[in-house]
Amino acid sequence: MTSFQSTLGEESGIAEELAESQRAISIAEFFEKNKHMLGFDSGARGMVTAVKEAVDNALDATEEAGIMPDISIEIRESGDYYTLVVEDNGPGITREQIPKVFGKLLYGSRFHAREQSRGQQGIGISAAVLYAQLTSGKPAKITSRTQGAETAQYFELIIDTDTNEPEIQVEKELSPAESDLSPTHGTRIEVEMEANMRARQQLHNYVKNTAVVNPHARLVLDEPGLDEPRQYERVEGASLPAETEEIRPHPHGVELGTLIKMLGATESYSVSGFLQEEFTRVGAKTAGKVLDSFRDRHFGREMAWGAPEPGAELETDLETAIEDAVANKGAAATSAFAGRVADTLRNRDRTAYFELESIVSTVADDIGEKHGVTFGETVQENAVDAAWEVLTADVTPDLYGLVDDATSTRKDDRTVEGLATRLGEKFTDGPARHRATRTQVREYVDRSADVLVSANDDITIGETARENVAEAVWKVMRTVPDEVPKISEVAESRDTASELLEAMRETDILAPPTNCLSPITAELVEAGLRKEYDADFYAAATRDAEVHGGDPFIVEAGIAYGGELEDGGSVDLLRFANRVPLVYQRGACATTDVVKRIGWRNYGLDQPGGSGMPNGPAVIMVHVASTNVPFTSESKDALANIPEIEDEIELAIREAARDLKSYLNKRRSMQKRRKKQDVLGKILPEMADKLSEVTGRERPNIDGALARIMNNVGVERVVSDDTVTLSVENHSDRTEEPDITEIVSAEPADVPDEATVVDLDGEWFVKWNPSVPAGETVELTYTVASDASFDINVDGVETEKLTVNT
Ligand SMILES: Nc1ncnc2c1ncn2[C@@H]1O[C@H](COP(=O)(O)OP(=O)(O)OP(=O)(O)O)[C@@H](O)[C@H]1O
Repeated sequence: MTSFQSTLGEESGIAEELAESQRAISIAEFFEKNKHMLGFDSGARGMVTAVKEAVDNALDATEEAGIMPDISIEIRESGDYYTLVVEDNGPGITREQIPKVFGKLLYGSRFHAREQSRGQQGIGISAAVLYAQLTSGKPAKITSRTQGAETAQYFELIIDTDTNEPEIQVEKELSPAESDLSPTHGTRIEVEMEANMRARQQLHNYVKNTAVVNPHARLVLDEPGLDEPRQYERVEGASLPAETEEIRPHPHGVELGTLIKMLGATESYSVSGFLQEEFTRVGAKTAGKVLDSFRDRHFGREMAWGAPEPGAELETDLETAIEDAVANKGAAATSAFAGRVADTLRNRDRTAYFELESIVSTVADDIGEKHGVTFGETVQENAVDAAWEVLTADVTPDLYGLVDDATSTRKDDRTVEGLATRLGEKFTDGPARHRATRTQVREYVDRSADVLVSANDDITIGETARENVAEAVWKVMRTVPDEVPKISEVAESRDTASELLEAMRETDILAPPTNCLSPITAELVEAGLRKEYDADFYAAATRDAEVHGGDPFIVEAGIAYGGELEDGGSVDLLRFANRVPLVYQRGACATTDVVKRIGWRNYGLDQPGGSGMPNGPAVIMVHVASTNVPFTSESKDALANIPEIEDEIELAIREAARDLKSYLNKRRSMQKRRKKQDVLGKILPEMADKLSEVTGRERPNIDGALARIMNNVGVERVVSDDTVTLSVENHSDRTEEPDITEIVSAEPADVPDEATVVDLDGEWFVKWNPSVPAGETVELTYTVASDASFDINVDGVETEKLTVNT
């Protein structure tokens, strides 16, 4: 490595020497050196990433074209290398696009689209091609046939890392018979790479979990060592995920650089038009609100003052001041004019300078017409100035009211008065028309307060009081009607663009539409878990859409518990982003952080130390769907720690966990009950025997005792000759409605109407669904041949709460 240290500082020209070795680096060159960033850190991982990139693309392409995906993944050993072939039945790729899609990094169709898709950056599959060529030296082989085309296009290509351009080695048009592509349309990619199958488990997890969240897809995986390919069948009746729509950016999401770029590129002439054209959720009304907020920032607001009441102690009253300012219009017209302006001002709560101008102009037209005179521009200006002088002659009482309301009751008169007086001076000594921005108002308050505090040892005015006063004053100030700058002016000034951006962010705007997203839905999350995990309990939750940085997102969570799930370690966490399973970097993922910080003991799961991954036979799944999933890196393995998204992940998990908690609570109480029943079942007969032995009396009948002690529902059958009596005793504290089915070997007779009888191949099913209030007994009586045999089935009451004596 060249060292410049010895000469640094001694000679000039180092920069020139350095310049000789400075040059642009192509993106392909960069990733050649930083393969790990794209998920190609090792042979084992490289294979999983390549499969993931190809399958994600195949799923995106088929779904976009409305085709039910049929995807095959084949991994073969080829000498020292492995060959990966992924084939889909998608729409295919045109001849012109194939070289760019596979032979150029950062080329794709989704980077600029605000729509949920698996692919985002336009880097995935070309990175796989790059990895393959770097490790095996072999080109990628691509065959693609578009829908309706007679022939398939075949390419062998590599990426020229100096230029990041495709280098085509073979290009052919193949007839269907010549091509390896099985479906009538779709894409087949074959790459040979240095790899190993150590990450087989991760590969299987990826394919299996892809099947969980894409029940509409059929996947086939063939790899060395398998007797036959693994099939992941499409779920019967599953349909394609709801079609998503591309949306424009949301005003809350853009950054300054992007806004300036958009301002430069827009065809709109006005800021209002620009907002409505380029952003989602902005109509004329919302644009108006943004513009007002922009005006407040760009021009400041004008302070509005209340008019003094007639009789107030003033040097000149309003009428006189206005009359004095008007010359040569005749006494009647002048007095009518001054009177109307003064009345109008007194009828208003407050008036700002621009409002006064407009009032004077309207009154001038009106009175002028009535009296046949013209109140010209100069007269109007003079009248405005005269009236303004009266309005602002003593602003202290006005501000006193505002300051008093905005500060706590503990502030004494002296403080309020002192602050109001000084604040008033800031306005009256400040810019004409009493214009100020929000920041300036706060400065006025601060300066006034500082002076007051430094002159009076006993006065303090804290941060909150200052902010409250500033806000109270700002609230009564008026947004000015000035024309906002044109687009070109905003685009040219970074400060003005920044004011517009702030206005956009501060205005309440409807959240972006969510038809650009396609959540899996709670129902399918649960169905997917049921399909792949044999558990006792399942729960799922889908949250409403939220927004982060202008991109809408939806979080879903699911939990499976018990059954065949492995116990004895921490729970399994399945992470998904836009329906893609995340395989690596679990520890660096926001979902993991959220799961770890939830107090799982509250939900019935064991959690050593009260934090960290919970233990137990459970699977927790989290799916984040967004138009822009914030990954920690280009390899798309882990979600970044974005507070808004973490909050939603937590809420979704907690929603599902609440169901788990009630399930586990119930299970625990049932277990306790069962234990108690087992003990009672054993000791009751023993006690009865002992009692009869000690007393010498007959053994007491303990048939209904267990049900009574346990507050159970007891079902008993008593047969006397040909009469059968089924009785249901309800010892619980609520009405029970058991479904009782008697299975009798002979035809029953005299069956009351409340029961039904079905004959099935010589067996009679007597069905009865009594409603038994708490503490009561209900009986069903029928007759049957005395040698008949019986069997009984009771549903609708948990086994632990049921005692059957038949
Ligand atoms: N099997 C396929 N069928 C049809 N089009 C495809 C297929 N594979 C890739 N493409 C097209 O090629 C583009 C580039 O794919 P690539 O994997 O490089 O990036 P991506 O999927 O857009 O984003 P990411 O880098 O996040 O994976 C895609 O955006 C898509 O338009």
